[in-house]
Amino acid sequence: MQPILEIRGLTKTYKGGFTALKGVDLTIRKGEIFALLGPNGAGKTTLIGAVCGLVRPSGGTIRVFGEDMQANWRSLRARIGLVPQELATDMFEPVLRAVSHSRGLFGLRPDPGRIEGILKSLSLWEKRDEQIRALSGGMKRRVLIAKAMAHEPQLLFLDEPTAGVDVELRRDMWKQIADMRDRGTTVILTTHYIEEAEEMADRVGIIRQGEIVMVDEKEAMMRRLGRTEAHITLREPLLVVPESLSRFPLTLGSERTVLTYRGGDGSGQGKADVAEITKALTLAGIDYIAIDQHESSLEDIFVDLVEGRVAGAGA
Ligand SMILES: Nc1ncnc2c1ncn2[C@@H]1O[C@H](COP(=O)(O)OP(=O)(O)OP(=O)(O)O)[C@@H](O)[C@H]1O
Repeated sequence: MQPILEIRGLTKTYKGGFTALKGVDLTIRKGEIFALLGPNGAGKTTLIGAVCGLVRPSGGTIRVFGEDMQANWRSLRARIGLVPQELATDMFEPVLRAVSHSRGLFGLRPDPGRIEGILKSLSLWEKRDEQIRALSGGMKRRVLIAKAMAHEPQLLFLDEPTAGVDVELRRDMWKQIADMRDRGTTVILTTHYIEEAEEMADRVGIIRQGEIVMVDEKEAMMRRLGRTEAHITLREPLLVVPESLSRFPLTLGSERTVLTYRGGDGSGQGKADVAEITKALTLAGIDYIAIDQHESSLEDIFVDLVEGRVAGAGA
């Protein structure tokens, strides 16, 4: 698929000498939802800021829509939307005026019909005459999304779009974002809610200490790095793991009544192994009373990657 954004060797060292980005390479495909995951301070906001012209890179290149960002900043920026983490201005403006104003900022003609559509889709139409400061936190975040949608961006950055938003509203916002993608907008979001990436993203990138440690299709990442963990509680303590089970990655707990399996990949091998193990236990006359089995989620994979428990792969 055609790239919409190509970042090569991007570095950023802040004035105090801290290097927040250490040579980031990243290609974003047209029409995808890309989730950038990383712990606090990993460099997500810096990366977004560099693409949106808010942070001056120390080195590297950024090409958006096939053009060099530094050379054509003004014209390219108008085609990029940004939903920042915090609402910085407009607190005293009524919702409708603030959102309409966003179009003007990017040199677009007023389009009241479009603004009405956006506000209705975000359940903000009833609040259109309220000052933004009078809205709840979740509504303020939706105003940020409405402002970014108002100038019809082809590439939209959402920096933690649903932080502090309740679960039900979060689901509504996911739907809005998916709708935008379906209408042709490419979406890059950062999030601390791994569930959000699991639910929405086509591809996931993991950033740690200013470096992209892995980029992959979400499904492929889960297949490749996913694992099965199963705890089998035995009726009687065992002295050792029986010989017939030695080919499986099993450990016996210190109280010797729980056999723990950790293995497989996201492709179902783990489940098959656990089935084999229970069969072998029965054959060996070893009774078990419970099996607690769990497939690793994107969250487990993320934690493993961030804590360096599994090796990453480049972008
Ligand atoms: N203006 C600045 N001056 C100096 N250092 C900065 C500046 N902005 C960010 N940093 C540092 O750069 C690093 C990356 O920050 P950044 O905000 O990009 O991280 P993040 O991944 O977005 O984190 P979070 O998830 O907490 O929002 C942090 O160590 C931060 O302290």
